[in-house]
Amino acid sequence: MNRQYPTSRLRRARSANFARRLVRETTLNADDLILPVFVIEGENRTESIDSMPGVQRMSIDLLVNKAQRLVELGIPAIALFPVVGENKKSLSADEAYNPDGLAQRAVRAIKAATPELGVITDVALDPFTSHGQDGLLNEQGYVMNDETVEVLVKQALSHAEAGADIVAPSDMMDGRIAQIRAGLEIEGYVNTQILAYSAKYASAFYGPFRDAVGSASNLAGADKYTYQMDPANGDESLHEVRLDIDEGADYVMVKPGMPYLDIVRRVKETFQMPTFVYQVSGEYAMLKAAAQNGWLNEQDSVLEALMSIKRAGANAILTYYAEDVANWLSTK
Ligand SMILES: NCc1[nH]cc(CCC(=O)O)c1CC(=O)O
Ligand SMILES: [Mg+2]
Repeated sequence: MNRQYPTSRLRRARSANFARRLVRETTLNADDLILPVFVIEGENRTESIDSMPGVQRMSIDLLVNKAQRLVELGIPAIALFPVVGENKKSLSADEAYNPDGLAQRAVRAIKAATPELGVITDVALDPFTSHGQDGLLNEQGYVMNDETVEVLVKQALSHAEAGADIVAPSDMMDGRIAQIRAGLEIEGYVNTQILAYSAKYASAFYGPFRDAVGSASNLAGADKYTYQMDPANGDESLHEVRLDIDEGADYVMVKPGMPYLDIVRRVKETFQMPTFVYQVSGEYAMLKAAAQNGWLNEQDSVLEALMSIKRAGANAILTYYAEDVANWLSTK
């Protein structure tokens, strides 16, 4: 027998916990996490979401308490998604830029109570349109680009005025980053950051989110294929990201997460930009359902999924598991 067989033993570095820790290439910690939250009107109110067990819509006062806990856990930022009643929805989505709207009030309350927590707002019209699309429709039912962008700019400015640290356009209209950036500069919000949902795919994994914000019933089976990306496309994501960087985005995003890790890797390698990834509602629902059935170990599989997103190139991850993960990591 050849005494040098095998030439290399990669198992040596796996043979003890200390060695595994020394060679570990990727780490996950609370600094990587952003918690998306659903906000509702009222006081001391929560509502559960059938397709997202463990996630609750909550009123602003409860959200402020939650923000305090996130700061204690070391989570850097929160992403707000307002859920308003049908009476606030219209064809023109005017409620989107109401200076005293739900999102704007939530931003003010959180920044007043926990100024150190980064607040990210969603810039898109779907919570406020009666049809659930992210933009304004023409007579043929097509989402109009430039008319929508005008409203998005007003919405983003109302968020900045309320004190949002980061505005995050999730609408996929063309040219909106440039217009929002110009609006912010003109109004003097030179340090308001833009997180561009640059490569946002027309994904079936957004289903539970649409239940959470109530846009599923308004959409009534309609799709978003004329503005969100075709899941079949990869090169196109680089084109989308390049435009958003050129237009003034501070951070770019790939969404969803786990089915799109090839895109995350390509975007990171091509642009070396801060790249955020959204582990979306459907990814949460899959993991949660399997865990609730006893089919997956929840903590291990969630940590593995998030670690994989980071390994692919993510700098930060929006995840409904953020608070759980920070708790798990702090007791590990
Ligand atoms: N502007 C809409 C928006 N913003 C975030 C999500 C999905 C997030 C998730 O599934 O967790 C969606 C859904 C959609 O495009 O229909
Ligand atoms: Mg684009």
